[in-house]
Amino acid sequence: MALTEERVLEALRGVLDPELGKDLVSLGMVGEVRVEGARVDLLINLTTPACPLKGQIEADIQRALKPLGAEAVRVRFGGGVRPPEQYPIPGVKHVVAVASGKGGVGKSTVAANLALALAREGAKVGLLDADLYGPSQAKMFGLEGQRLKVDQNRRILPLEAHGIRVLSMANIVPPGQAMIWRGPILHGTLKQFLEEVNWGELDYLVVDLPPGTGDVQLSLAQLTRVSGGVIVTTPQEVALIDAERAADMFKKVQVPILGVVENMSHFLCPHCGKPTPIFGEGGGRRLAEALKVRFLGGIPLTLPLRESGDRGVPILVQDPEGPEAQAFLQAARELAAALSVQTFLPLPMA
Ligand SMILES: Nc1ncnc2c1ncn2[C@@H]1O[C@H](COP(=O)(O)OP(=O)(O)OP(=O)(O)O)[C@@H](O)[C@H]1O
Repeated sequence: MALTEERVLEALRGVLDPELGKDLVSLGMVGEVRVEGARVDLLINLTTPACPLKGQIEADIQRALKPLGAEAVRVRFGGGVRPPEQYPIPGVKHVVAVASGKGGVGKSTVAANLALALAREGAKVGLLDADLYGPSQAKMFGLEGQRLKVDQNRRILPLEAHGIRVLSMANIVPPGQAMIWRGPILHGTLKQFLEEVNWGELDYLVVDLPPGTGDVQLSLAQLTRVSGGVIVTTPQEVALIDAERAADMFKKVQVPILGVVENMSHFLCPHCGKPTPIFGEGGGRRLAEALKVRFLGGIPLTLPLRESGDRGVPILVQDPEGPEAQAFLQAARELAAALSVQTFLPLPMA
C-alpha cells in the first residue's frame, strides 16, 4: 500500500505525548505532513517549546512510521502549540451539549424538542447538529435539501424553522462524506461551524453531539466554552452503562453536567393513556443520583413522537399541549434552572 499523508496521520494517532498521555493528532501537535515516495517530512509543534521529551517523541514517531514503509523520516519541532482555543461564540450566551453514550436512544429527538421548549419559554435558541456522521436535524425540522445563505461578511446564516435557528451538517456536506473524515478534518469543520456562522443573539445554542465519546466531543470542548452537558439515556441497564461513559467524557473535558433526560421512560397507550414501563423504571433517576446531577425528566415513548420526527414537524409544534410536549417543557425548565445554578454557583468539577 502506498505511503500517504492520511496513513501517516493515522499512525501518528498511536503516538502519545509522554507527559499528557494523549496522541499527537488529538493534541493538535501535527503541524505539517509531507510525503514523497518513502520520505516523510513532519513538523511537530510542542506543547511547551523547551520540551525535555523531544527525543522520546521522535523515537516513537520513527517506530510508528517504519511499518508503513517509510524509509527516511525527518521530524522538525516547532514552537509551542497553542493552548485549546476556548472562547465564547459571539452573541451566544450558553452552549448546551446534548450527548448519549450510544446511538438510537433518541438524543436528536430530545435535543430538537428541548431547543423548541426553551424557545417556547421565551428564549432565543439555536440548534447545531454536530452529529457529523448521521445528521438528522435537517430532516427533523423539514429542512432537507435547503441551501444556506451567507451574510455580507460571508458568514453562514443558519436556517429558521419553528422559531429557532437550525444548522445541520446535512445542509453542507453530501450525505456520507463525513464518515471518512479523520480527527483533524472533523476538528476543522467544527471550528468553521462555530466561527463562521452568524447565529445572531442567542440565549442557548443546543448542540446535538454524535453518539458515543469520540473526536467531536473533544473538539467541541476545546474550541468553545460549553456551559453544560445533558445526557440522554433510556431506562435499561445496558443503556445506563453507556450513559456513564458519556458522563466520564464530559468530566474529562471539564464540561459540567446539567442533568439526565430519560427518553422512552414508559410507553403511553394511544387508546387508554395508560403508561407501561417497557424498559424498566427509574434508571435515569438512579443515574442522575449516582452522578450527583439533576434528573431533568422522563419523556414517554409514543407513536406521535416517532411519526413527528420522521415527518419534519417536531412534536412540540405538532401537538404543543400533548403529554410529550409537556414532558419536554418540564425538562427544559429544569435544564434552564440547572444552567443558572451552574452559572452563578458553579460547583467544583468532580
Ligand atoms: N420518546 C420517543 N417515542 C417514540 N419514538 C422515539 C422517541 N424518541 C426517539 N424516537 C424515535 O427513535 C428513532 C431514533 O431517534 P433519534 O434519531 O432521536 O435517536 P439518536 O439517539 O439521536 O440516534 P443517532 O444515534 O442516530 O444519533 C427516531 O425514529 C425517533 O423518531
